[in-house]
Amino acid sequence: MKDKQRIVIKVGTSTLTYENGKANLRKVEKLCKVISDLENQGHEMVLVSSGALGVGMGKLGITTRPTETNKKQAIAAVGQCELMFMYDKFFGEYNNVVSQILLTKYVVETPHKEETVRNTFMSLIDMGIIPIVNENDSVATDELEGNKIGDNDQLSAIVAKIIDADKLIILTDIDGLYDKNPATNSDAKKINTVELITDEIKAMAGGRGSNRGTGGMATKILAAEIATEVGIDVQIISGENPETIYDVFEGKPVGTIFMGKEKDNDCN
Ligand SMILES: Nc1ncnc2c1ncn2[C@@H]1O[C@H](COP(=O)(O)OP(=O)(O)O)[C@@H](O)[C@H]1O
Ligand SMILES: N[C@@H](CCC(=O)OP(=O)(O)O)C(=O)O
Repeated sequence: MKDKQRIVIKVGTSTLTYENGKANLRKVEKLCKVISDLENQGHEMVLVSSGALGVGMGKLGITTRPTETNKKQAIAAVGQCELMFMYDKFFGEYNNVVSQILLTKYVVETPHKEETVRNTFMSLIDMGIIPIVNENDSVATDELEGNKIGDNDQLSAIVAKIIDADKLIILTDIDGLYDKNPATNSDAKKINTVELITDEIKAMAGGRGSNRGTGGMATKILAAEIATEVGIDVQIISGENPETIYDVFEGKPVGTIFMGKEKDNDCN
């Protein structure tokens, strides 16, 4: 394992909020402390954070997730400010500077767009600033409309690919991929390692586990497919205790590890 690693961490709404939709400040603070500590160790950390809609609902006292996309967009616009306010405050307490990058999947539409975004990321990383990414919900509606494309799981894999990350860690409300959805199957068994994402693996994934999450395991497997294809390992772990991220750095077999394919060194 390299001494200095470039790591993308994706955290879902289910980890960042309580069931009543309010921000879980204890968890957010712990997450910021762990990421700051790893940045201080010399690693290059990037955070992809969901939660704009969830935190916005909490802030506005809205308890039922609206069905209209434009309403969800408006609430997410409120929540995104709140989310960045929290991150700025908590990372600031550990002397780390953060930045906000709002993207859509269309960032990889042309090599020019991709390069522009890569340059922004690399300048921030070189300056020791932690980029915090979310889908730009005001312009991209795929995620809020609940489609399986355009969600933050896949966006995190796209980011990992663009910046040539060493690893993508996905934090969620369950400790990895099970052979069936544990929310509805009490006999579901955890899969520790996935060497190849087959149709059988894809069939294991069900939808979201709470009314706060979006894509469930299905979008996490699609994300793993994007990243492993270009040689990036993906590890899905529980966000319950953000210190589990240290276990990943120590090479411990926590969660489910999706092995990145061998990088193709053929320049032809
Ligand atoms: N095969 C599976 N293994 C594990 N979790 C699964 C599986 N199928 C569906 N899920 C559900 O996926 C949920 C996590 O996804 P999601 O609710 O979208 O969370 P997040 O907000 O972290 O993205 C879990 O709570 C679980 O109920
Ligand atoms: N981009 C939106 C939706 C993200 C979302 O709910 O996704 P996730 O919690 O990762 O399943 C937001 O920040 O609320």
